[in-house]
Amino acid sequence: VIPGWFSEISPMWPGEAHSLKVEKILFQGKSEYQNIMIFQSATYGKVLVLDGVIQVTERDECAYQEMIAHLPLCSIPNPKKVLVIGGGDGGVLREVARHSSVEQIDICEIDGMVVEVSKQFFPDLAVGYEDPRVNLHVGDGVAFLKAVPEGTYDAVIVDSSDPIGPAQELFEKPFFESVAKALRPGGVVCTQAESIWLHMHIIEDIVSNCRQIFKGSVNYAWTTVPTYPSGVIGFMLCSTGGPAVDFRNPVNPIEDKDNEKAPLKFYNKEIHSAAFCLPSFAKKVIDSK
Ligand SMILES: NCCCCCc1nc2ccccc2[nH]1
Repeated sequence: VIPGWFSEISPMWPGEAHSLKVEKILFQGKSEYQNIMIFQSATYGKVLVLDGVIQVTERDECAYQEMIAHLPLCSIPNPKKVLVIGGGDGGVLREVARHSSVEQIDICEIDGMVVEVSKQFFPDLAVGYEDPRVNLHVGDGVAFLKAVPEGTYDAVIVDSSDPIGPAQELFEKPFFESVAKALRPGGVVCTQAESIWLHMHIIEDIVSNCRQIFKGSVNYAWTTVPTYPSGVIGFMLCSTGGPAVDFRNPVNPIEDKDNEKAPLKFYNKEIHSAAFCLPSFAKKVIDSK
């Protein structure tokens, strides 16, 4: 361990560890579910760490939050009811709220302490909770979805941490089946889907499950997030049967009027389409499942 530096060491990415220079530790605690640490980094702003894994940094969160929210919501004509599973920091809510067609935003986050520390230390993310359309449920997303009436949502966003820890079940087949049931025909889901450099086997299993469960389209997209392992992270974009969804051609562009508050820093329609272009080693696996 180098004094003054945080290294993200994990069995999920053996033999490598991204490091950030630490200026000051701002919070350390243990919730019912995980260890929570927040530090002021020298060059990436404040950083949220759960069980030793970097979740959010102020400098690059825009890439992840904007992509996980706008890839699904810009792909369907008129999203009204949206469900976020995870996302306790509030950043995804801030992005979903840009869509004026949205009338209801439900969020189910398992760890109430994550919500509290985000409101205290990440006001620019937790601002998402201030939108009157937001309903916060603190609890297990698996149980929440089981209780949702069939066909309730236009979009579900699964903003989870990694499959080791509280989010493990959010990567398994039964959960994807419950998401499909909760979506209306032509509804869409977007999930955090790890790195093509590190987790091709996890991605292979997720794609295989999604192709069995979602009768519309199943696509993998990816983007650059410098502080996530390997510097990239991906998303599964799936649609249920019914009205076709072409994720590669956004039908519902973010309007400038939606950006009056704070302009988008990362997402645009070219980046949207480009996100679905994959290197051959990934394409071979994903297109063959
Ligand atoms: N190793 C990649 C981790 C990606 C983490 C994404 C993420 N980080 C979160 C923090 C709090 C709540 C939901 C979150 N979703």
